[in-house]
Amino acid sequence: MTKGLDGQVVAITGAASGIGLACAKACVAAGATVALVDRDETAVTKAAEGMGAVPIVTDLLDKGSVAEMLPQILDRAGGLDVFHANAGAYVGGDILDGDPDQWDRMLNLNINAAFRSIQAVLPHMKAQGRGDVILTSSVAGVVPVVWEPIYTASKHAVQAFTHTVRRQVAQHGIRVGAILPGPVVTALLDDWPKAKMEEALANGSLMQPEEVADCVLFMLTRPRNVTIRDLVLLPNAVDL
Ligand SMILES: NC(=O)c1ccc[n+]([C@@H]2O[C@H](COP(=O)([O-])OP(=O)(O)OC[C@H]3O[C@@H](n4cnc5c(N)ncnc54)[C@H](O)[C@@H]3O)[C@@H](O)[C@H]2O)c1
Ligand SMILES: OC[C@@H](O)[C@@H](O)[C@@H](O)CO
Repeated sequence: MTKGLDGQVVAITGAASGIGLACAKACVAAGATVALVDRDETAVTKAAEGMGAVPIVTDLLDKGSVAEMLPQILDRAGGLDVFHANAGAYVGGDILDGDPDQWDRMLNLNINAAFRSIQAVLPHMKAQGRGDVILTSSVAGVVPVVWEPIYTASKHAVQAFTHTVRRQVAQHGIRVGAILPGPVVTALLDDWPKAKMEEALANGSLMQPEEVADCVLFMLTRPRNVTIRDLVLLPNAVDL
């Protein structure tokens, strides 16, 4: 029986944990060869071993490391059809209490590193006349979430990039789309404001990473003439 991603090579950043890890498992189950890209060498090696995937140790905040990412994927996974720019960090809270240096680190990862890593893989996709780029955005990319202004700004930037770059590269057979989840149970929410977490746990407004992975699989398995540009998924109970 053929599976949805048979014969395809998928690389996912931030794949040692949370949403990236769930997407990696889903892609392996769908028949893909998967490269797990992460800076956490121990975690990415263990995760890759567990699912028969290829670990690629990359620090997305290090230009030299990003430059080595594509050659390693091509060499060790045998190609690249899908690049999922998923790695990201979270800083919430009141602007008056914020630490601008912490914002800089998050903005560099959520925005600059995502853009840089995607630019690094596009020439390969252009040359083969086909490819898929998925960005993990957030509902905060389309809703101004008042308890997380800087994170919201970072994901609005991701949305702007998705919509513009999609139109630049569609002519090369490359699809670009964003997945925009609401709250998902991962390590990232350790940094959520405490009151928000207590409220979410009380009213059940959290999703599982596997529910996000299902949606990414849906995006990747549409006919080639169809792009899911934005897919927003929310727990029913979240008030956003
Ligand atoms: N958890 C949520 O509620 C939620 C909701 C919407 C969107 N998102 C987005 O989903 C994405 C993944 O988040 P998650 O919730 O799975 O978080 P997570 O903390 O579980 O996973 C993040 C992964 O990124 C890796 N990473 C961090 N910095 C890196 C770097 N410099 N280079 C390479 N890898 C690095 C970490 O090692 C980790 O494996 C992020 O872009 C986040 O903004 C999360
Ligand atoms: O806080 C609401 C959402 O922005 C949040 O759960 C999620 O986007 C964090 O990544």
